[in-house]
Amino acid sequence: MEAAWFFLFISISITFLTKLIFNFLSQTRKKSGNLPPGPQPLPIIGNLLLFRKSFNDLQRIPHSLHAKFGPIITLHFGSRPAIFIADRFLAHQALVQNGAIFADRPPALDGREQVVITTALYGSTWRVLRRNLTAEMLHSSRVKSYSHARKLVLERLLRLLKVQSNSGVHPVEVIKHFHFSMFSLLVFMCFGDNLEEKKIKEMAHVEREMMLSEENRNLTIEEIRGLCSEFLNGGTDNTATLLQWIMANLVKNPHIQEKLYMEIKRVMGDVKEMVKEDDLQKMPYLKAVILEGLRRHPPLRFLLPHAVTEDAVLNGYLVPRNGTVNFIMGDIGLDEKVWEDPLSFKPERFFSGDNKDGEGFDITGSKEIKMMPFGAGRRICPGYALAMLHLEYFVANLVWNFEWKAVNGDEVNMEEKHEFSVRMKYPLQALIFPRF
Ligand code: HEM
Repeated sequence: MEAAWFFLFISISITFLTKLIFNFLSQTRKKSGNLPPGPQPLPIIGNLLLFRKSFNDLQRIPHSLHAKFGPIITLHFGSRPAIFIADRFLAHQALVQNGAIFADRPPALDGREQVVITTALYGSTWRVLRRNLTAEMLHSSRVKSYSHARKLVLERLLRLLKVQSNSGVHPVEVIKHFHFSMFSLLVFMCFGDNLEEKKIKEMAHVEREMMLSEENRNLTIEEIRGLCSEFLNGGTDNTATLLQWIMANLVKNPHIQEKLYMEIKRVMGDVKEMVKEDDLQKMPYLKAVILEGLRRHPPLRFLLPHAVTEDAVLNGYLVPRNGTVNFIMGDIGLDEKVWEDPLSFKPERFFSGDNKDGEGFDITGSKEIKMMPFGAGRRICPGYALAMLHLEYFVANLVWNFEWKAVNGDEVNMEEKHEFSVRMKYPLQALIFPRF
C-alpha cells in the first residue's frame, strides 16, 4: 500500500515538473522572439551553470559557444538575455554604423545611480561627463606641466630601475613600478600636487568656466570626484598591464628589442639623454610594437557591457532593448583570416600585406575593425590617445636606457591570468643592464 502511494507521488511530481519546464521553455521562446541562437536555458537559473567554475570560464565559454552557434549568440542570466558578438563585421555594423542605438549601458543591477562615464546611460549626463574628460585630456597633451610630470615620473622609474638592476645581477620585477608610474601620472593630471577637498572645489570652478555641455550645466562636486576616480581606475591598470606584456615580448624576442633600439639610436644619435615626447613621432617601429602589444594582449577581452536604446536587428536576429550586448574583442585581434600567424608577436605585420598602412593604422576602427582594444564608436575609450602616448614614451625610454634580458635564456612564461583584465600569470622578471 505504501509503495503504491509512493509511486503515485513520484508520478504526480514528474508530471508537474515536466509541465513546469515545458511552460518555461515555451514562454522563453515566445518572449525571446528571434533572439540569436545559444544553449537551452534551464528554468530560473538560465545558463548560469555554464559559468560555475571560475572567472576564467566567463572569458572562455562564449568563445567555445561561438564555435558551435555562430558569431552572435544568446545566453540567459536572470531576466535579461545577454547577447555576445565575436565578429568584426557585426561589431562594426553595431558600434559604428548603428552607433547611436548600440551606445547605451544596461541599468545597474543594484539600482544605483549611474553617474560616471563608464556606466552612465547614453544621454545628457554621459555626454557632459565625457566631454569634460576629453577636453581635459586634449588640454593635457598641450600643457607643458603635464609633459614635465611625465618626464619626472619616467626619470624616477629609470633611476629606480638603475639602482635595482645592479647591472643585471638580480632579476627585477617591474609590474609594481609600472603601476605606480601610471597612477602617479594620472594623479598629477587630476589633482596637481594637492589632493585636498579645496582643490576638487577649485576644479569644479574651472570646469564651470570651460564647460562645453549642450545643456550648459555645471558639474557637481560628486561628478568631478567620480570623473577623477574613473580617470585613475580606467587609466592605471590597463596601461600598466599592457606595458608589462610589451616588455615581456621584448625580453622574449631579443631581435625585436634590438631592432627597436636601433630605431631609437638613429633618432637620438650619440645623445645619452631621455627620449623626448617630440622624438616619438620619428619612430614608426615603436608605434608598430605598441600596436602589436594591443592586438596580441588587449588588457580587456570584452568591451564593457553595452545595451541598445531600442529593439534592433543584427544579422537577422533581434537584439532586445532589455538585454545586454557584449563584444568579445580579444578574439577579433586573433582572427587568422585577418592576421597571419595571429598568436605570434610580430610588429612587422603593421608594415606588410593588408596592413600596409603601418603608421596610419586606424586603431579606432571607424572604417573597418581589425582589432578593437579600445572599443569603437561612441563609447570608444576616451583615454586611448593618452594611453598610446604613455606607452610609446615609456617603452622607448625603457629600451633606450637598458638592455632587457630573460632570467633563463629567452624563456619568459607568457601564461595569462584572467581577472577583470588579462594579466601575466607570472609577473615579468628580467635582468636589466644600463646602456649608459
Ligand atoms: C591601454 C590602456 C587602455 C585600454 C586598453 C582601455 C580600454 C578600454 C575599453 C575596451 C573600454 C570600453 C569601451 C566600450 O565599452 O565600448 C574603455 C572605456 C573607458 N576607458 Fe579606457 N582603456 C585604456 C586606458 C584608459 C585611460 C588612460 C583612461 C582615462 C584617462 C580611460 C578611461 C576610460 C573611460 C572613462 C571609459 C568609459 C567610456 C564610456 O563609457 O563612454 N581608459 N577603455
